Amino acid sequence: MSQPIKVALTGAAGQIGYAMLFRIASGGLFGPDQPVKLGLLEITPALGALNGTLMELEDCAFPLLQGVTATDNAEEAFADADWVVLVGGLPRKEGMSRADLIRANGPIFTGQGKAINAAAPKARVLVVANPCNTNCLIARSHAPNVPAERWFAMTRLDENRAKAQLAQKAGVGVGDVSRMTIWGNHSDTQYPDYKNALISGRPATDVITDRSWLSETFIPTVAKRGGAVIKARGASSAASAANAALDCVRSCHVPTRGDDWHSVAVASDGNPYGIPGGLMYSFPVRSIEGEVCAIVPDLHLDDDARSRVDASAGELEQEREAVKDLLGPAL
Ligand SMILES: NC(=O)c1ccc[n+]([C@@H]2O[C@H](COP(=O)([O-])OP(=O)(O)OC[C@H]3O[C@@H](n4cnc5c(N)ncnc54)[C@H](O)[C@@H]3O)[C@@H](O)[C@H]2O)c1
Ligand SMILES: O=C(O)C[C@H](O)C(=O)O
Repeated sequence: MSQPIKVALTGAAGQIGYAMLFRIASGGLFGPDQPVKLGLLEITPALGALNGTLMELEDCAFPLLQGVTATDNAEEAFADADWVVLVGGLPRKEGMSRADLIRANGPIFTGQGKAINAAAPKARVLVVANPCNTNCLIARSHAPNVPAERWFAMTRLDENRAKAQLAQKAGVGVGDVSRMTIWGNHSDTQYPDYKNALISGRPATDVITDRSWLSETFIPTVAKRGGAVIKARGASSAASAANAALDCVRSCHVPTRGDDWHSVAVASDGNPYGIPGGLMYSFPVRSIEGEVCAIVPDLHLDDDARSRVDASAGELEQEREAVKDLLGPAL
């Protein structure tokens, strides 16, 4: 058997944490032959609840689970992790935007960035807690030992939502939708790019010819889906978010097959789409050998797409400005 992969997870006693842990431990992330270890971080008052989750993990007798650390000490939880998934933080309530969480959740990521820097400089990091792009920026800015290409913020839930909407409209299975890009921020300004997507190998716009549905129903449905789930459920998405986090880590970890791509926010260096350097911006990426996620170049963006792509970058610049007092020296 191969060496275990260690996944550290914050907010482990929360609703997303609960929906993720058992899937990681059962082989649902890295496959049925790959042992795993878990490092679980919670705030001190939630350690009791986390202990209950640990009891349940134990009671599952997962053969692949080769060790669990549960703690309120970030460096202990992150020590030598291969992946750190930062989920811990407040979710928004109905009527709030994700950016409204910035001053409540942002400060969490200064300390966690420093802890990753000290305890897990070789880790790759996925930020889920909202506003995830800017929280990721904050954490990254405090971790000079962790190269920019090892940081990710999650827009995979948006990608999955977009695929589901297109598949439903086209009357095909979700597996028939490929090349689905989410550009920008995990917020209402994101741009789910149906113009570069394929359905059964054909341009999505050849299969779905109802242009007004694409621009006036599809885009806002995907972008505002998180709010719609909160309204319906009374709590923010959890199982679908956990599922997307697993999809995202797997897609970054395993080289991309064929000519497909996936979406995740990565650190922009200004290339190849002119997005301001430093922002954590969601792009189409392909994972290649050597743990690199490369941005897919040369996608056509018409004027409408370009203005949406730029608007989301503008919003991320504003978020960066709003947390400038929380940013560390590593940017
Ligand atoms: N990016 C996305 O697509 C996406 C999707 C869904 C939810 N989210 C976000 O994920 C976050 C978690 O959502 P949830 O539904 O699991 O919330 P939750 O309230 O159920 O759980 C959050 C957990 O985080 C813990 N926590 C708080 N501060 C912490 C810290 N400093 N260190 C470690 N743990 C800490 C809390 O004790 C709690 O157990 C929210 O910010 C939510 O908005 C993002
Ligand atoms: O919308 C939220 O606040 C939760 C999450 O980001 C989502 O997209 O479901």
